[in-house]
Amino acid sequence: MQPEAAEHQPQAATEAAPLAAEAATGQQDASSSGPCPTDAPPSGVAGSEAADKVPPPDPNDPAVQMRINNLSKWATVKDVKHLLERRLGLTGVRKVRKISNQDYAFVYFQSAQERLAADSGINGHKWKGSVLSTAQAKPLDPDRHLKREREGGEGQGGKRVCAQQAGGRGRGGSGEAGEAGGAAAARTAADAAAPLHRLEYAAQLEQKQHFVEKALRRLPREMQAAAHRVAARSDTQRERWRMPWLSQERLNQRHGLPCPVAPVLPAAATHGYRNKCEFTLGRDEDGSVAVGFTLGTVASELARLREAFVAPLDPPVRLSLAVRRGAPPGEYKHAGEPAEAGGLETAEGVETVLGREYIEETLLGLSFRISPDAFFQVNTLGAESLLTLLRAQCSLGPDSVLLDVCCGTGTIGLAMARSVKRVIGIESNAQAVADAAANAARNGITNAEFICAKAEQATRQVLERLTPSELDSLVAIVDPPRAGLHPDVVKALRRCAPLRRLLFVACHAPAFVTNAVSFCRPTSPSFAGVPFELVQAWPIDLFPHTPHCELVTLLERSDLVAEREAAQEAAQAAKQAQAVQTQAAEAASTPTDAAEGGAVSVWG
Ligand SMILES: C[S@@+](CC[C@H](N)C(=O)[O-])C[C@H]1O[C@@H](n2cnc3c(N)ncnc32)[C@H](O)[C@@H]1O
Repeated sequence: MQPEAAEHQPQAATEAAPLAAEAATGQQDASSSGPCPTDAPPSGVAGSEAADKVPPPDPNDPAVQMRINNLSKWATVKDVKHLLERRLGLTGVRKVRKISNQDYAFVYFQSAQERLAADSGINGHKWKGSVLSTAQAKPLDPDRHLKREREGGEGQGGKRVCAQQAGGRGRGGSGEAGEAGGAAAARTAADAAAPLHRLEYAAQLEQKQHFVEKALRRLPREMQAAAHRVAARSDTQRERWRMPWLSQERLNQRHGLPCPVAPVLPAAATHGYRNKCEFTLGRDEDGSVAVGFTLGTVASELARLREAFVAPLDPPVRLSLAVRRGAPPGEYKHAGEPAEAGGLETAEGVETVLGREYIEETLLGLSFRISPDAFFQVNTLGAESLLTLLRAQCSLGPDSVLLDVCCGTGTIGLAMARSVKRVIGIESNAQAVADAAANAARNGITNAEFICAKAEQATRQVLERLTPSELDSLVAIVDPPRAGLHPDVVKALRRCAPLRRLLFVACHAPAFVTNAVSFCRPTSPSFAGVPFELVQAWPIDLFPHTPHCELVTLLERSDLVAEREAAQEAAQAAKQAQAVQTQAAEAASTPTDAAEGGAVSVWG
């Protein structure tokens, strides 16, 4: 709800998604699908600056078009393409149309699905100092567009249309166009909040695997590009960038991937998994106060929310309301379960308007309190899978010191606290830090401390204060927001020589790759310390029906990997030598046919 909190989760699709089951049944507000057409894409698309070889998409088909707002006026088509494909990892970008000196661009996608998936990646992303937003590009021929809607009705099959144009937001719409518009808008809202909901779950997982692997394949390429930039300097530099783990031979063996990637871990629950929803409040076309997500069949709980405290309010234009529910994992029944707490974000901050000031969740037997503004994984069962994986891969022992960077309410550190000597969490959100301390206390954990500070300011100092023996048993887990780690955090962790293993939890694989390049590039004055290598990656699906996928990776110092590989090779060689010796010994002790008195040859 605060700008910072907004960064933490995949936005638009997930934050707007009302417990995926609702999304799939269309119980959502057209407002969540983004603003209505404001501009038509310039005509003559085929001759645009970024023309490529594929035939241009039909400029009248709004399902594949998007307008991106708040771009830098000076950004070029190439810049925008780079942003979409490289930084945001979007697929299916067919064409970008950007007129210089304007702060918007039109993008054409290969398919409606890729266009819908792009919404969540772009909305809220900060680029060159501005927060980007998307809008539906207005079709070139509105009459024709409306006619198609009227004629199409349900048969439009997922094509994205603007509800307002089609006769209201599905509530007040009248006449033929209004009814068709209502159905279309409900479809549109579901598609916007959970763009993959039309796909079988297995196909969703396949898509996520592909997305993660595509992002990871960028790592060797980016390393190569960086190597080229420095290679010009000297032979020594070139030599330093020759990294065995990224050799062509190894990459070929792994189909271009920098490390083994496990199959995406499926979600334990694919419907009704969200524990938090945010709604936009405002006025509808009649001037009445309206809460989002009321389009289509109104969930009774949400209708009550509106009656109880939204209607008496006088929202200026947009307010945001978040409702959260805590539920014991495994006991999610259906998407309409009552919310436990609701917070309304106003100019003065978050005001509790429903239930308690915080909700409670249980993770792996530990109880957590979560304040309205604190981050918590929206999928509680998924969070348990994530913690289980981290626990298994951390190699912690009773002497370990665990550094939990971007710790939120302390979930990761506290889940490991009983297996280690000490947990230190760093988190910038004061409410989350207060929750983390309270969570330690409510679970009787006394070896965890939480520091309220920006990680880029605190990490180095925290590391410098550790004793040599603490440093020797240090393990770090970083779980930054969508944009990734601040470069100063990467540098501080790299510089800390005793830190040899690091687990990285990323909710946006492309941002992780940018950080990984900084962890893995050769030592230099700016990037001190032995480089890390990527050892293994585990994608986890925490957000069914959306294109988002959590990614956990293990990074280890290259000398540690080399030591392990040398040890493995030595063990292998010893095993082979042993096998040869055993064979020789067996051969020596086996009596020959002659010695046995001669065997009868079957050949006579
Ligand atoms: C993806 S969440 C992870 C939270 C926690 N590890 C969990 O699993 O619940 C990222 C967290 O980073 C925090 N954060 C964002 N920017 C930060 C910064 N510069 N320094 C420290 N923490 C930050 C956010 O407030 C948020 O709690």
